[in-house]
Amino acid sequence: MRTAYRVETVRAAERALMARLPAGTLMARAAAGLAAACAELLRPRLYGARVVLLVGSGDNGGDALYAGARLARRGAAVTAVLLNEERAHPGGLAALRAAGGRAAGAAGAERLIARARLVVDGITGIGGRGGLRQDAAGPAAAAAEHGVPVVAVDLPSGVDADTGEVHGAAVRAALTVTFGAWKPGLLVDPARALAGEVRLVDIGLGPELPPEPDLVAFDDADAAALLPRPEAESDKYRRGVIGIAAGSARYPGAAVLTVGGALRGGAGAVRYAGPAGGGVIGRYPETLVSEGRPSEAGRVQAWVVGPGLGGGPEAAATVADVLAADVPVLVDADGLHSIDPERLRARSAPTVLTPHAGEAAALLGTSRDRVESARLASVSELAVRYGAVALLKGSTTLIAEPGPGGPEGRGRVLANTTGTPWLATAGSGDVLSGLIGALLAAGLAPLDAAALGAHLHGLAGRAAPVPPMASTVTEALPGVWAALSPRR
Ligand SMILES: NC(=O)C1=CN([C@@H]2O[C@H](COP(=O)(O)OP(=O)(O)OC[C@H]3O[C@@H](n4cnc5c(N)ncnc54)[C@H](O)[C@@H]3O)[C@@H](O)[C@H]2O)[C@@H](O)CC1
Ligand SMILES: [K+]
Repeated sequence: MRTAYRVETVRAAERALMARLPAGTLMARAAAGLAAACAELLRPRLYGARVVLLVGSGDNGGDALYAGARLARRGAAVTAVLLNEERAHPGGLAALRAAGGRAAGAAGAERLIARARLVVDGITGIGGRGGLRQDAAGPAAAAAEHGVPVVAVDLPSGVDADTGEVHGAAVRAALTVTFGAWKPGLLVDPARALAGEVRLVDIGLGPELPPEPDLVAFDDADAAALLPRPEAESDKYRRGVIGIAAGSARYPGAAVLTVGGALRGGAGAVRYAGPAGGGVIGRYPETLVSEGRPSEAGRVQAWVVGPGLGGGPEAAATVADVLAADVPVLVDADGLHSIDPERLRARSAPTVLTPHAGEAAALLGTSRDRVESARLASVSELAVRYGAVALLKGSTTLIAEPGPGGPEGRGRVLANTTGTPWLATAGSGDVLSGLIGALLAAGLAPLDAAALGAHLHGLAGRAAPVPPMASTVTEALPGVWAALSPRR
């Protein structure tokens, strides 16, 4: 599990740790980890390799300078571009010079960068505010222009560490070496996309960090631990019976895809209620289909409502009928057009909403751009306003629960990083809904079901033959499941 902490928490932990250690210890640890990562990138010829350090006026620049000194001692040709010559970290600068490195002003930065094999971004770390200032934006752009790989120190400069928002120019890194703990911004787009690969360097901060992180991302082991496993005495109800109200005369395929996601999500049985039963049976004869209202379909332990439902009063009536059931309900796609926050908050069983950015914007009464640029705030706001677990789809999917426990009285938030842009294909969201629905029916807590579903769906999107389509993503699920949890 990757656990991320906001800047104020990281700073408090650093203060507590620093108080027990000789001065400079943490920066030395950070610089050692950073230099090792740079040396690895420069393999097999570190000796003579031209490295440019972009050095801002804080400790982030200090990390870059001390790491540069280590690389210079091993024979690299290191030049520090000092963006603010008076305020560059004095100890770091002296160490670089003593190791044979050079320092230059910002004027010649582009020429140096054009000839470099590696640029180290030590402009700002957790002390950065807003996008890069103009003096820093130029050298950052030069690295991109000349195709020189950038290693970001702690964070790509210009991104917001706490939110992943990017307000202005920012560095695009191939690798980010972050210290002590992940920062939320490294898991949330648009910042995540600028961070490249992220490596965490242990500087001993762990024992000082609080038990509740601000943002969490599952690894495969976390997903594997949550996978439902049938017991010897399991029957279909113990494994979970899921009801699906999806599809319409106009969009029959959504019903088939949602049912497929549910079956491949391990449901004990799937009940389908709606007008597309014929197509569903044709593809998945194991489904129990009926044409009446969902409430007449028989006993289920969770519902999925919405994919391909179409609009209008009939769709709204179907959503209302499902929401009246006293079991967990996942609302997706067309189902999201007719939900009311008051009604959802009044439900006694949990609700899960799975919008993409456009649908989330409509639910929040804002613009799609605003949702995409402030994903963390948007997903938390959805969860709180609707009293539901909210899953905001995207290149990094975010999942938030309502209620106390997190920052500002909000609930826990999870980021899913297994996704791929290939999953942006028609019907892919229907498969995700069915999959999460099956996990809800199996009895997983809504936040876990949504996070596990997103994790599996992302892995399946990667495992499906390229180019994937919704049905091949569905068929990749068993392989993904088996890889996480070999059958007993
Ligand atoms: N506190 C600690 O114990 C440790 C801190 N470390 C490093 O120290 C960093 C934090 O250092 P600081 O608190 O000095 O802050 P930073 O170095 O992150 O940034 C602050 C400086 O950047 C300037 N700045 C702010 N926004 C800017 C912008 N948009 N464009 C250009 N310049 C801008 C400010 O004027 C200030 O001088 C961490 O990210 C990490 O790299 C590491 O050495 C590990 C230990
Ligand atoms: K940086």
